[in-house]
This record gives sequence, structure tokens and C-alpha cells, in this order.
Amino acid sequence: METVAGAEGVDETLFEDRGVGKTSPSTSPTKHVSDPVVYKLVRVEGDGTLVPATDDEFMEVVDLINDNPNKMHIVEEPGQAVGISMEDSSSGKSLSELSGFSKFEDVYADAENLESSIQETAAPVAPSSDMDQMKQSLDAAECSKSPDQIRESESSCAATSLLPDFSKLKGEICLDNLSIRELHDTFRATFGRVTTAKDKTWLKRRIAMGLTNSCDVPSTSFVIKENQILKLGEEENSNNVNCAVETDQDVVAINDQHTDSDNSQKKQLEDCQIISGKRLRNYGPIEDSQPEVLSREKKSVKRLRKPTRRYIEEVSEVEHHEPTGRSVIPAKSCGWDSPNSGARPAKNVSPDRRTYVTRLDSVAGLRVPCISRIRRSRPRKDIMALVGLYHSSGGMSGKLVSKTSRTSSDPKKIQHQGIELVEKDNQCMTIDRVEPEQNLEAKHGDSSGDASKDNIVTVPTAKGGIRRKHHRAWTIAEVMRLVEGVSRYGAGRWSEIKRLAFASYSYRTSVDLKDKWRNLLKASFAPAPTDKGMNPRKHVSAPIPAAILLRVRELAELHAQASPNLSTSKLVGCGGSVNGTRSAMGIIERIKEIEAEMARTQKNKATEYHLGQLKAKIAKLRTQLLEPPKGSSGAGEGFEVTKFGHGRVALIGFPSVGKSTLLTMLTGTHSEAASYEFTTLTCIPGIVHYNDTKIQLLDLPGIIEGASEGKGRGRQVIAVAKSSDIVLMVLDASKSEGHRQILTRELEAVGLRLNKRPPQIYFKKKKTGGISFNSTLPLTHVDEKLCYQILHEYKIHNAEVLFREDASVDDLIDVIEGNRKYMKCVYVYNKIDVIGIDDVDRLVRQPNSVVISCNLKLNFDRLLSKIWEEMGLVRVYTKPQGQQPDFTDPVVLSTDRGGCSVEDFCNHIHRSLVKDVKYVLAWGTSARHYPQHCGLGHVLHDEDVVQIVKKKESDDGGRGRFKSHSNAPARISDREKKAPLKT
Ligand SMILES: Nc1nc2c(ncn2[C@@H]2O[C@H](COP(=O)(O)OP(=O)(O)OP(=O)(O)O)[C@@H](O)[C@H]2O)c(=O)[nH]1
Ligand SMILES: [Mg+2]
Repeated sequence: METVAGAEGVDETLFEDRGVGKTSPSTSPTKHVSDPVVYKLVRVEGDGTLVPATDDEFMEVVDLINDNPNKMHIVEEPGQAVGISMEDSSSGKSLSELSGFSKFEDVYADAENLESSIQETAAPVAPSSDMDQMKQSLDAAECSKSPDQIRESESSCAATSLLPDFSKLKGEICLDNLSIRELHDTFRATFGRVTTAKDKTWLKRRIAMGLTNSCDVPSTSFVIKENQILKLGEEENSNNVNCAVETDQDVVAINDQHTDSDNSQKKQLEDCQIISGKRLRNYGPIEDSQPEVLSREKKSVKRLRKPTRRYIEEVSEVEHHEPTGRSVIPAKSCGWDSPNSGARPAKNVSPDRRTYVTRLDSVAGLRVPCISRIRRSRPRKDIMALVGLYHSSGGMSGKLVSKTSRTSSDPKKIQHQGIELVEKDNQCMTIDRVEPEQNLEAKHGDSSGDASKDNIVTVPTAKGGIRRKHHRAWTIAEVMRLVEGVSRYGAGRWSEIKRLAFASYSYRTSVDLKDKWRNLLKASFAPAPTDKGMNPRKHVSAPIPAAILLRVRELAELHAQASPNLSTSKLVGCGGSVNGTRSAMGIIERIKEIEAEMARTQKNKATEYHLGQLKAKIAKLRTQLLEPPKGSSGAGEGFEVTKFGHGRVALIGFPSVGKSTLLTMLTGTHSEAASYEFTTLTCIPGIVHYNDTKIQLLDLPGIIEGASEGKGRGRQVIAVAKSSDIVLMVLDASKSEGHRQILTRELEAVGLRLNKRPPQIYFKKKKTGGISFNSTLPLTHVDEKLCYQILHEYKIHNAEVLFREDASVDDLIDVIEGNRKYMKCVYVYNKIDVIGIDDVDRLVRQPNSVVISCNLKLNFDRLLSKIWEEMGLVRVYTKPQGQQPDFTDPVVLSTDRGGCSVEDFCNHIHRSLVKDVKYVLAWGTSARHYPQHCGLGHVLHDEDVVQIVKKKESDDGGRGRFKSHSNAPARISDREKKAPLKT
């Protein structure tokens, strides 16, 4: 048989010639088509004119035609609708033998014949004179298999299956009061198979679904009458819930088919497949296409199975909506494309794939159609290209288009129909195209800078799942807030900025802030974009105002930051630090985090172990910070100045406190001094001549808070300070007292310990033996457990620890680190000419403090004496034998520079002198009597006079008769070994 779709008024022969639709080989057996029956689909307008049916109507009918293309006719009636009847062409049965129905009685010639045929084929259905009931009966008959079909199935397909006993299903069935056994019987009568399910509700729902052939089964009432569920108070609407597949056609008539019982076994198998296919396409009675009913039905449709993950994914994909309101069904949900999919195959789905994407869930052997989603969209603009494409494609829709275009008189209608047909027939392809568009839109939304909508995209994970990802673009206001936060709290304090400035922005984490700031740095340091109209990025975000970028750059320079793209060498030029690399920044941030955690932690006995561990972590990180960056030689651009004189003093202080002025005053070396900050940008040395000694004084650039982290070249300044013998911390007497603490903290952060002596803790790493913890006195700050934990933090598991004083945790960490420098520091309060005498008195009473005024040249002598005192220089004057001491050129010793013993003194003169020294004669405060014969271990004091007595050559060989005449060394061990005798 040949299926032909045509327009009204077209002669049948014309359709025969043109033959648009063709029987699918899968659905049509290889039968000889002797007398093709032509049908057509038209719709009657209000004025009585017949117009070609819309694509929806047409495709719905085509679907039915495809179901049984070899058994369907078009019943040509000049009425308002087209009825479709089916005929078994192979058996040659006439129209009168068909079982079918139509919504409109006048369409069909004899409804009574139909009714009788239904009664014949659908035995379990109660007879009804009403056409709707007749349709329902037919549905029920189809759903529950007609006896003939069952017999065929039994003979051909499943000989072991049970036959449904439809005699139990007559009349009104109330499932609510049935027992499990009765429900099992009813189930068997309904589906023809036995179930072992014990769940009453499930059984009732399944039976109700089977009887009504609908998935819309309420969970409250299970009273079924004539294939419809009697809902309380909704009996009048019961007809509308019978069918799960909505149709907006005017009329679709479906007649049951008859199978030829005397066919061969092969034929029976084929028929069995056809029967199954028919069941799959078992649409309910036709309903009016009123939107309210449709929408109500769509809402009332429920899933029958548990919402599995696949189902959720399908639903989530199906429910993707385009911004225009179009519902987009991904290709995945087009179950007909997948042979393994549980959805109905393509041939069973309405050709209007977009409109009727249905699913047929297997319910107890039956397949119940479920509405998935309706897609109604406007035709594409480029549809004519598609039409052209489908003209040449040779597909059914293409032929339909060509047929319609040939037969229709209205070109607009032709085009419209063609467009819709092509669109519907090619839905999957359309969906495939839509999905990337959606992705693009999602990506675009990410970078569009529109924060008003919450851009959430799903990202497939490595495990195959889907992860929701929030992409909320930064607004200018948020960027400004971030810049403000950085300027207020500093770069790197992201947790603080998040807590204080972004508390109400739950979707902005501290990591987001850090990332955004990094991007801002990139943008601010990047060269100005050349506007050549060639932007490689498609979706650029909203440009950040230049003022904000300028502010970001200022802040970056202030905080010694730079764009991640810039190298370290560039950092120096823009005020960065040598170690201002990304790793250093990471270490600094980590230190900040630990410091914040320590600040949050309450200090008590329970938390002291935790705090000790945190302190050890910070110390480790600070040590890492001091290490030169990997790959570099370690020699950065510093202020290294050759050591000169007997001691070195570094001037450390905030900018504009008068360091350069002080240097100029004390040394006579000019150093630029001005009333603005950072006048001095490098190290300027000067020599102070004091007490016959030369003291090198270094004027350094001013440092600010955060110098230990590299701010304002602070690390170089501190490095020079470390190399000096004493630190002169110059402070402005008129400024806050806090400056002293800040500078002290900065110096301690790099391992400088000011005015402290090394802790009396003996610490030695071992290879084995575990940790030995001892103390010579009771400890109040550290116990064994805390010591173990701190050592553990350093991954030291074998060591010997001996506390000789009640040291603190910090002292222990300093000893373990072993790189601390203990220095003397003099606090010099300058500009006392601008403060009151009370303040001067208060300042001068502080330990290690000296008050001066460079402008008034006040108290310089006290300052120099204090420097001298703190430096601990020892002047030793030499006295040649039989001569006066030389008081013009002393030998200057110091504890820090080699020590002050006689041996050190000798070494200071010449290294070979020590072995020639027999003894020394000492005068001065170190001598108990004048002169005192002293050995090499005697410790000299300042202004001692020393005479060295050398050994005589005759002293080496003894005296008198004991005098040795041998030239061999006196000691046997010093003699050369003779070669062993050869035997
Ligand atoms: N009133 C008063 N002003 C002083 C005194 N000493 C220095 N100044 C002034 O302080 C200002 C800064 O002096 P500098 O010597 O340049 O200060 P600095 O510490 O070297 O500054 P930087 O090189 O920027 O670190 C100058 O204007 C000096 O005149 C003082 O004892 N009293
Ligand atoms: Mg200066």
C-alpha cells in the first residue's frame, strides 16, 4: 500500500502518480501493493472551504499512517474532518469490517457498524452507545489485547504467557477495597501475566493504568468504570484524563486492525510485531485542543517510575529553555534515535518530533505514552535554505513539501507548511544546533558582566556527573569595593577584605577576591590595547575604567606588587622587591593567614600547643622568605657597601626622621636631606672618628611597615642592617611611640633580635636516639610535649635539647632555626627641639634610648658614647720592648669581631705571630698587677697595653747539656715517617 498525503481537491490518480509517502520496510511486510488507496488530510474552515491540514494535524495523522500504512485509507467525506480507516489490504477486507471510530459521528457512515465491530473485537469492554465510550472501549481493548491478538501472540510469540481474563474487568471496578490476592487476580486479568508485587498501591496504580491506558492515575481513588477513573467530583472531566498523549487535531480516527488467522508462522510473527507496535501507538480518544485542557493535562501527567539519575538528566536537559521561551529538547531526549533507549522508536513517534516528544514507559507489559514536552517555535529565518536542502534530500518530508508546493494554490501557505514540516521532521538536527548556541550563550553570559542574572552552568565532571558552576561576573561596583578593600587592609589580606567588605556577597570567596585582584593587576600593568578592530576574544567583559586601573597600579606599587606577567627584574624598577615573586607572595599570604589564626585563637593551657605549632610554621615560612629565590644567584640589587673601620652602624628609621641629617652631622659626609619622604634612595656610608677608632655609619632609605615583606625596598635595607654591628633606630620624637614597635617587629621578622642575648638552650640534632629533653631548672613556658611538637613541625625526630634557662617557645624556635642575629640597638629620638621637656625626659629614661636634635646639634656626644658603649670596642695599645707604648694607633678588638683575647690580639696583628708568642706582658684594667705575664687566653680590656714576648730560637733545643743537637722536630709525631724496610 502506498501512503499519500495530499491536499483537498486533488485527484486520487494524481497522488498515485506522485506517491509521496512510502511504506517503511520495517513496518510493512513485503506485500504486493495492488490497489493503492489514497487518503488526504484537509481541514475545513469556518466558511466551509477546505484547506490543507496544518503540519501538526498532518504529522499526527502521518504517524498513524506510519503505524499501519498497509491498513489505512482515507475516508473521503465532505464533512469537517478527515477520517482515517484501516484496512488489511492483504486480506482484502472491506471498510465495513473495520473497527474504527471518529470523533464526529457524521464523518462515518455507520457508527453502529463500528460499535458492533468493537464489541466483536473488544469483548471485555462493556457495550456502549456513546461514541466516546466506544473509543474508550476500543482503547481498553487495545491496551488489554483483544482475544484474537492474544491468541496470535500466544501462538507466535509467547506460548507460555498467560491470557488475560477480561471477564473480571467488566463494569465498574473498585480497586480500593481489594485484597492483595484479588489485586493479583485483577492484575493477571488486566495484563495477562502474574505479578508477585505486594505493594497494594503499586498494584492498584498499575492496574488502573492498564485499564485506563493512561499514566495519569491518581493515588487517591482507584474506581474504574469503562476504562476511566472516576475521580470524586470530576467525573465530567474524566474523559480528558484518559489519554496521556495530547492532540490538537480536530479528528483522528483509529480503527483497530484485523489479523489474518490463516497466515503463515512468519506472517504471525510479523503481525505480532505489528500488534505490539499498535499497542505502542494506542492513543486515547480524541480531545478538543483547548489550551486549558491541554495545560491541565500536561500538569497532571506524572512519572510512573522512580526518578532515576538518567531520568533526572533527561528532564534537566529537556527543560532547557531558550530565553525566547522556546523549549529545547536535546537530541538525547529523542529516544527514537537510540536503539537502547527506553523511549519509543522513531517510527512510533509522531513525525512532529518537536511537538510530540513522547515517551512510552513500559507499564506491566503495556506501553503507556507520556507527554514529555511540547516544542512550539517559530520557523527559522533560513528555513528556505532548509527547504531547499530537503527538496534534495529525498526524505519523506521533503517529498511532502514538494507535493504540497505542487498542489497548493497559495504560495504563502505552501511556504509555511513546508517550513513547519521541514522543521518538525528535522527536529533532532535543530536541537543539535540549538545546544551549542545555548552553550555559547552561557559562556557569553559569563563574560558579559551582567551580574543581575545568576549565571549557573553545568560542567561535566571527570566521573561523568554534572557539577553546577557559578559564573557571576564582577560588576564595577564590586571591583571598586575590592580596590577599596585592598587600599584599606592591604593586598593579601583577602580573608579580612572578604569579611569586612564583602560580607554580604556570599558568592564572592576570598579566593575570588585574590583572583580578581590578580586580573586587575594584569589589566593595570598591561599595555594600552591597540584598537585595530581585531579582538581575538569574542566575549570581552565590560572594560574597567581607567581610573580604577590607575588606582590598582598605585596600590600595587605601594604594596610592592606587580602584574603576575612581569618578571622580578621589572619589579625593582617599579619599586618592587627582589623576592617579590609569586612564591614569595604566596608565603606572605600564608604567614598572614597563620597570624590571623593565632590572633583568633584564645591563649590558654589547652591552646598553647597549637599556638606553638603555628609559631613554628610562621618561623619556617619566614626562613623560606629570606632564602634567595630559586634559579637566581642570590645577589640582588642591594645596598652592599664595603666594610670599613672598626665597626659599622646602620641608621634605620621611617622616612623623614632625620637620618641623613644625622649622618651629615656626625660624619661630615653629605647625604641629601629634605622635608619630603624617601629622599634617600640608597645606602650612603660615612665615617665617624671617635676614640681613636673609625666607625662606619650607613644612611639608609626609610622603611615602612611591611618592610620585612619587601615593601619599599625594606628587605634590602634590613639586609644591610643585619650586616652591621649595631643598629641605630632613628625615631621622630614628635611622632607616635608605635613607630618603635613597628620597626622592632619588622626587624625581628627577618631574624634580627634587638638587645637580646642568645637563649641558653643547648640544641643538637642527632641521627638516632630520638629526642632527649632535659632542663637544668623548672620550666614554665615549655614542657616536653610542646618541645616534641615543635621539633616534629621541623621534622626533627632525633635531637638533644637542654634548657639552661626558663626560655620561651620563641627562644626554642630561634635556637632550632639557628639563623638569628642578636644585635645591639640604640633608639635615637631626633627632633627633640619640637617637643616639650617632659616628653624628652620620658624618652630619655627609656632603655637604650638617646635623645638628640640635629637642628640644634644636641646630645651628639652622648649618642656617640652610647654607640661606643654598645659596640663594645676594645682598644689595645702595643708596647715594643724597651720603648713607650704607641697610643696613636691602637688595635681595636671587639667581641663581635673575633673576640678580645691575647690570641685574638696576636691574630689581629699577624696570623703567624701566635706560634712565636711565648707570653705577653699586660698593663691595664685586665691585669692584676703591672705587668702581668699572660698567656694567649687572657682577655684584654679597653685601653690595655700589651707587650709580646716571643720565643727565642735557643729555647727550642733545651739548655746546657740537655741541649739537642739534632735538627729533627722535637715531637716524635712531627717527625717524618721512614719508609718500611724492604724484606
Ligand atoms: N625640627 C627638626 N627637624 C629636623 C631635625 N633633623 C632633621 N630635620 C628635618 O627633617 C627633614 C628630613 O630630614 P632627612 O635627614 O632628609 O630625613 P631622612 O630620615 O633622611 O629622610 P629619608 O631620606 O626620606 O628617609 C628635613 O627637613 C630636616 O631638616 C631636627 O632635629 N629637628
Ligand atoms: Mg635620608
